[in-house]
Amino acid sequence: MPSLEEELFPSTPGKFKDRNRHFHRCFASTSTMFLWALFLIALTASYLCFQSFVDSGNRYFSATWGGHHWEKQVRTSAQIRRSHGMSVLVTGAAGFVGSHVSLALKKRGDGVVGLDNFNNYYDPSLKKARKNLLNEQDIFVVEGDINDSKLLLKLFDIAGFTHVMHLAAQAGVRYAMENPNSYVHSNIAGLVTLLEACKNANPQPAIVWASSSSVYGLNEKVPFSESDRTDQPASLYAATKKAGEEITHTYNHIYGLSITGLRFFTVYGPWGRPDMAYFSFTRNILQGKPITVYRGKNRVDLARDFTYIDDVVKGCIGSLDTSGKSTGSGGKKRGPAPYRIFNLGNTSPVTVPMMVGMLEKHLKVKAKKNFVVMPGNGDVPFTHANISSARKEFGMREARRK
Ligand SMILES: O=C(O)[C@H]1O[C@H](OP(=O)(O)OP(=O)(O)OC[C@H]2O[C@@H](n3ccc(=O)[nH]c3=O)[C@H](O)[C@@H]2O)[C@H](O)[C@@H](O)[C@@H]1O
Repeated sequence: MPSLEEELFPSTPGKFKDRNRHFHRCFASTSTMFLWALFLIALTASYLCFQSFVDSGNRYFSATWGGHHWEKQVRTSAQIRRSHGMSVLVTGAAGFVGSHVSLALKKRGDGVVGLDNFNNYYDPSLKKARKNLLNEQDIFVVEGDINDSKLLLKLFDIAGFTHVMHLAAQAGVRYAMENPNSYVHSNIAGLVTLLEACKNANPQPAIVWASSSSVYGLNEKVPFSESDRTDQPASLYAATKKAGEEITHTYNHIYGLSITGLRFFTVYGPWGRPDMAYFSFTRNILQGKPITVYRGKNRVDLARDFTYIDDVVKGCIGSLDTSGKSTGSGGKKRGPAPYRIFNLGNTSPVTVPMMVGMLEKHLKVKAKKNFVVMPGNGDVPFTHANISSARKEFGMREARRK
């Protein structure tokens, strides 16, 4: 059998005619192959385009909402099942705090509809697992983004929420250096889109939302009180949360929306966020990998007012219960409405090495610690909450040691 080379480049002149025929056939099959290749490339390109559209859609706008069945699920989930109960839209419901608050509200008979974009800041399968927990308790979680104004309009139309517990946010202090725009997208643009929907709703809901202890930034006066200065943020994350406080104030002032901002202090507990230190340290310790422990200037240990999730849930629900009403409707203010800010902390800071010590004790494994000077990546040396306002307003408890 002649080789391909022989076929293409025949050694005897007598085969030239043949060669042309072969060449022709060969050209025909090459051009077919070329066309097939082009087709496949086009197919792959359109698949990739579609995938990236789906991905960005999943991240920002989900097209999966709408329809009769979907509306029925929203309506049923929003139904209040106790007297004087509330109907709450919980944004970030598949998140750490959001899932706990949703379950607590549902348990006491309030109507709850969740909203979450299931983005991939950390493993979305954890968010899906939290969503399944909520589904088991008949809480419907809408897959969508707070920047999707049409979706919000639809949700308010169907459910007429009395309250919004706004916990959807781009969290994490240090990640802001990697992906600054995600903070603007969720914590600023998303917040404004949500507030627009709330202000236009009739009746307007009362809003409780998650600010952060990070707004105290480089403040050195301890413990941190709500009246302390918050104009020296140390990270873009903190700056977007501080911006959120100013933005919500504007909506309260112009449109009569009842607003409560909660400054959470490093919340921990079951179903927590894998990006947080207690979680990633645990994983590394169990896998025998080293952990990096930051230190301040002069080898001073960093400290956080770590706050247990149940206390934060109580603070969220206490805030919803005492929020007072928004006074406006359909975008018009009818009178002044409450504007409040509370610290939700433990009032008992723990140093990071102490936290590591507790993990070692409970895991019964010694951590491989690398101490490094705190990089200038948005961290602050310590946090310490004064929660007397929250205690007075809704009985927030102090110094819970776990
Ligand atoms: O209270 C808050 O406002 C913030 O609390 C946490 O932020 P952070 O306190 O930085 O929590 P972690 O990331 O869990 O860090 C806890 C401590 O461990 C330290 N750390 C973190 C990571 C690491 O590799 N090594 C290390 O020593 C940090 O410097 C910090 O002192 C949350 O991640 C923020 O979303 C939240 O808003």
